[in-house]
Amino acid sequence: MASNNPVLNKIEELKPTFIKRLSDAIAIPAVSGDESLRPKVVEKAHFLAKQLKDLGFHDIQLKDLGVQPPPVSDSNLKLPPVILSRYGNNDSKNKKKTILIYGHYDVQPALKEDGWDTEPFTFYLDEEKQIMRGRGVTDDTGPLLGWLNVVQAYREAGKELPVNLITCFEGMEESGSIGLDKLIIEEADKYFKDVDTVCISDNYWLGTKKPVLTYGLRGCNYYQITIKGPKADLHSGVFGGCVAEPMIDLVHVLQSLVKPNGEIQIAGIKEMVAPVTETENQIYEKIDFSVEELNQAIGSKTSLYDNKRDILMHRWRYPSLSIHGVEGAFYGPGAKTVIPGQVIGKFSIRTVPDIDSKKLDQLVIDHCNKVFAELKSPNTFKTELVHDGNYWITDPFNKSFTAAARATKDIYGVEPDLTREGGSIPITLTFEKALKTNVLLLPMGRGDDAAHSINEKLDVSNYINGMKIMANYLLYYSED
Ligand SMILES: C[C@H](N)C(=O)N[C@@H](Cc1c[nH]cn1)C(=O)O
Ligand SMILES: [Zn+2]
Ligand SMILES: [Zn+2]
Repeated sequence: MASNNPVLNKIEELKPTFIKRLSDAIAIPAVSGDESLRPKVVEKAHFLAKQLKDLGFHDIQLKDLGVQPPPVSDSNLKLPPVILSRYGNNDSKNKKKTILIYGHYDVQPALKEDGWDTEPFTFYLDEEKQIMRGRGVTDDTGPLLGWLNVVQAYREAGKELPVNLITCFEGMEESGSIGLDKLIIEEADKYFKDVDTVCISDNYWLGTKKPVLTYGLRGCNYYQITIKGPKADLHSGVFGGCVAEPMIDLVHVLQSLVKPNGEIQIAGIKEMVAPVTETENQIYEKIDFSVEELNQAIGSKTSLYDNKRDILMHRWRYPSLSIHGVEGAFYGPGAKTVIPGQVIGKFSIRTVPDIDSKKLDQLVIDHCNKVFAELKSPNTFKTELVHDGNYWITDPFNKSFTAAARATKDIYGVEPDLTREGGSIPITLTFEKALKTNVLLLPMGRGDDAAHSINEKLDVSNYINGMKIMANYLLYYSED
């Protein structure tokens, strides 16, 4: 009886050890998008490999993915390794199912001056509120370590793990999972040959109270526009008015992409979006979510929609275009009178069924070239794809989802909502296709965890209960 699973008590007992493990991992600033921090990403891979070894995982391999392809400043920059390892083995007497656990150990950039209350790479535990803070606690270091902790709990409870595990932990997810597709395809009939299913814990509940299981993701195509003019930044008093300013060109192109109401202005994208079906129309009402919960999570009342249905549809099943930032532009405090000589504007499009990724790239590049040509600017202009990752959608009633729903009900006492996710995990579809299996998304954190934002957090209760769900999920999946 899994609700009496002694491993659950062991998880409670080992809470201080599990919090310490997370604290140690958070201290390594493994920011994949910052080339200067690449050694730290590699350091975190070694940290995890050691933890895996100490916990009895074997056949641990740090897979080299070679050099990072352009656009990149350092053309010799090596990609961080993918960590493959096994727990348990299939011999003739021991025919257990095998679950591949995917997670990522890299994190988004974070600086204290972005507005964090504490140093982002110094783990902070709010003892009173029982909330842990630090870059990566919820995305995705906490959930990734959850699996290691569960193995430790099984071992220390004297219980055999009911399944075999294979880990695939990458260090480039926040930068488009570059290089991982190829590795998965290569290893499909080798390291991954016995995999029965894939489980990913790398997204969040929709709100703050109700657990969810996730059966869909949006994709993400990330672009950059580079505009070059003067060979260095200039004094705007001396040169303003007589030079073509890259930043002015960029603002024109960026504003042409999307309206303030979120409507994408690039011709041809809307037409690729799958129409809403009657079955789909009915799912939104049943989901436990409110406009107030959205406002709470964003910390303001600036939602574009005032009802649950529209919010969910625009988060899950419609594309969105976000403008992320401008490299080379002045952004510090004060009033610097400068004309930036070169600027790089960054934006991405979250993709949904049935957007064709390659067709989208062409539409984006054609649109940007056309708008820039209309400016008749003497500056140089280039739009390029930085990375892409496909959307994904699956059947939420297969064996893996059923096992996870049972495990969730054991711990939280309610059936989880079945949700889609507005974010992206680029590798999900590759696992499904290359390993010819299904993928379950089993989120640990809450919708207000502030992943990618300041003061990223994970409630201690979500960390602990998330591991209890994992522990029972392994058991239920093994029984089926
Ligand atoms: C949902 C997941 N935890 C996540 O944050 N994914 C990132 C992946 C990504 C895609 N391009 C860059 N990063 C996301 O959705 O932004
Ligand atoms: Zn992320
Ligand atoms: Zn993530």
